[in-house]
Amino acid sequence: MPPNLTDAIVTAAEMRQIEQRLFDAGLPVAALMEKVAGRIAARIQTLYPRSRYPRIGILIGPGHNGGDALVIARELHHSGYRVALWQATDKLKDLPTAHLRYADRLGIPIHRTITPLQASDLIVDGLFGFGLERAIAGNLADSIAQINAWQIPIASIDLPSGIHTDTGATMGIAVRATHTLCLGLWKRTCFQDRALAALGTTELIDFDIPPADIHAILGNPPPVRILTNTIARQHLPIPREPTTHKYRQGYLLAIGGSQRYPGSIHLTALGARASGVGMLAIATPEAVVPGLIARLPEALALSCPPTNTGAIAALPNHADLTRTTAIACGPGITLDAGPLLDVVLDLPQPLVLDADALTLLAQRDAVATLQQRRAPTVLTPHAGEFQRLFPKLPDPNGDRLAAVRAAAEVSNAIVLLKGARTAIAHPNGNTWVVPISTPALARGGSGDVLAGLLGGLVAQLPGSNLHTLSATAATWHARAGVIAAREHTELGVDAFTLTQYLTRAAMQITRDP
Ligand SMILES: NC(=O)C1=CN([C@@H]2O[C@H](COP(=O)(O)OP(=O)(O)OC[C@H]3O[C@@H](n4cnc5c(N)ncnc54)[C@H](O)[C@@H]3O)[C@@H](O)[C@H]2O)[C@@H](O)CC1
Ligand SMILES: [K+]
Repeated sequence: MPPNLTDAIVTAAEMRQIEQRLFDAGLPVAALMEKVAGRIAARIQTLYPRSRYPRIGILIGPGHNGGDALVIARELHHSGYRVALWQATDKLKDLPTAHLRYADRLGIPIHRTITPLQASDLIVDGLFGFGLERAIAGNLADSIAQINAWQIPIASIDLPSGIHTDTGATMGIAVRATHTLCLGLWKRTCFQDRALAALGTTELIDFDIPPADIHAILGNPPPVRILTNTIARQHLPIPREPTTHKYRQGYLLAIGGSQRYPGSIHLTALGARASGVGMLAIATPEAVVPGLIARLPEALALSCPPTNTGAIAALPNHADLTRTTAIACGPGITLDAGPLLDVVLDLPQPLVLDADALTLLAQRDAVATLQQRRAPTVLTPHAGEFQRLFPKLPDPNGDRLAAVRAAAEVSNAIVLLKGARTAIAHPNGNTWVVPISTPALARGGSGDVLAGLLGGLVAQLPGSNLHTLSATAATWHARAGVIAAREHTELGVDAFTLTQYLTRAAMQITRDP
């Protein structure tokens, strides 16, 4: 499949429509099931070789997820695995009914209680796929609880049974998979934070959907997509023009810090430094300047008059911002910097707002304020900041993709909702999802680094697609976290350490497929 289609993320309804086009065009449903399940069976044999996983327990649901499972059961049986089935319900659709009859004929044991499957080396979960339509209850729910308690590896077909295909919600109870083999196109749930624990490792099993059918339903390019390395690479400001000079490589003004939080702006500045930005000016209270310059001798300090609490009272009178190509504002400014935010919102440059700037923005009518801005704005909230900014929108801890898209739409800003799967929405609905992260980044200061990195990137490429640049910065930051965690464990990635891995992460983005 062309790369931009393995990046597409679909809802259950979209997947149904895409598949319906294939059936309408003449592909028999049974043929597709055979093909898809054959690919899953092959993958299971690679992931779980018979020598180490001789006994496979397979959970059979009433629909085509169960049908897939039965084809897999047959193929694994023929390959020499010892297969046992649990038929979860009486009423099966036609295809699974036929496959079940044939499994019986082959002598594959079909159980109506779950207990015999406890003697399995692997469970294959074919209870429900994208057809789950209500909460799982009763005996079925009890059985899933039991299976989850067994501590046997579980491979889920399409998605873990019990997880909502779009929102990531647990519908009563859900199978806790070790490995999810998502079929055809990525389902939204694979990028919803609340589903991650149930999904385990995720992997896409391609089944050759013609691109035209995907485009017909999703449009081209699809509106919700994974940000891949290939796209990120195109949005790094390298290679540079051989004859460039510092003012052609962007001029970032980073505004942050206070007497109470002097360190945050250091981290933002180090993030900006790693972006390669040509010129970096830092506006911070005068008391913070000496320490900052000791760490970043290349930075231009705009020493700001302080409020009586040590926050930035105003930008210095002499500050000449005409060469500035982007602004990042927020880390450590405290809630005493309200008047500063008013000034910043009026500036004509692209603006990244983070941390306290977001909380300050939430204290006024955030949506109305953002809509008045003439230059583009990127907001980088975590879930708490998001809720403060957009109290009337969907919960950012729930269906995050819906929440972030709604926020971008109402505010006319690019909204980057941080999380295990950071999502970045454009007001037009287009949304990037960053498919990687590490819990190592759940740590004070790592957001300050992102604000600087993103600001520095935007400053260098002011004419380029701000939405994709924002997602590129988020990917870059996440990759640095992943590399750092590999070397220092998840405990060793303090925000300063993180900044020391940004350059390696950039190298990885330029090099990896
Ligand atoms: N559409 C297709 O032709 C293809 C689908 N495939 C598989 O088919 C799956 C979708 O198949 P289906 O649409 O049959 O849906 P499912 O297999 O997800 O299950 C739907 C069935 O479950 C019942 N059900 C829903 N919620 C329930 C609940 N809470 N408790 C008890 N029963 C409940 C429904 O009444 C229906 O009978 C995909 O996830 C994938 O695994 C693949 O074979 C590829 C081709
Ligand atoms: K499943």
